[in-house]
Amino acid sequence: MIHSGSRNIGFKVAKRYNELAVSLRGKMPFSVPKQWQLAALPLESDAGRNYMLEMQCCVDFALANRRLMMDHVKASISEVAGPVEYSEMINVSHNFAAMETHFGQKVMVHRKGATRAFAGQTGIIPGSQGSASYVVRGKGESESFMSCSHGAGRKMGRKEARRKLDLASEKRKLDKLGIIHAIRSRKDLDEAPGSYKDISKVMANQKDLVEIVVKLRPLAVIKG
Ligand SMILES: Nc1nc2c(ncn2[C@@H]2O[C@H](COP(=O)(O)O)[C@@H](O)[C@H]2O)c(=O)[nH]1
Ligand SMILES: [Mn+2]
Repeated sequence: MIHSGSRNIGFKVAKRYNELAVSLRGKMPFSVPKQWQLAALPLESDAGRNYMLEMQCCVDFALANRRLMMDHVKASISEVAGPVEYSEMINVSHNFAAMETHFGQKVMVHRKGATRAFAGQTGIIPGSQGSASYVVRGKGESESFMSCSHGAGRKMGRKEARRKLDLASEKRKLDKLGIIHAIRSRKDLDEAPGSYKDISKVMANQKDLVEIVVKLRPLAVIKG
């Protein structure tokens, strides 16, 4: 499983257009109460069109990176194990917006920390370095706009994790499970198992959204 996004450029694009939308509040053909924090741009404006194009570039860039990393991993596996046959790559993105039809209407769906779970769609829900990850099949639940969680989700922020988690016990947890891990110093604690929610509870809470196809157990983790 390879987990990598657009390496911050997607965030920068979203931030830039969100700031633009906030600055244009009140000058738009629609109004959203300020406290909802949902500034928007008309899709038929230059800014709206450019946002969608730039966001798609970031999504494509992230996928190209994952494909490249996957090719390197496959080449390394083949070097050791000889020829290996692989099934189709499962690609999952999150933090993106897309035009979709829900409840009979065309709407723009923004998935942040969430991903698509259309009926029959294969997806991946990662846990953490020390817990299971899941290959899933979407159930297309309309109430969730056909979405599921993108992962276990954070129990605490990165800085908080570096401050609060105990380095020795986080390492011990992984060592005990026999997982080759990537936690060396306090700065790595931001992605230690203790900073994420319990994936088994998260999966139990979204039984109506996805069905589990395969439960994956971590053996080794490499952090870039
Ligand atoms: N299997 C692993 N899952 C991981 C790891 N680090 C994080 N995660 C999970 O992914 C989601 C999303 O992460 P994000 O960085 O895109 O927000 C997160 O909620 C965790 O559940 C890992 O090393 N291995
Ligand atoms: Mn991610």
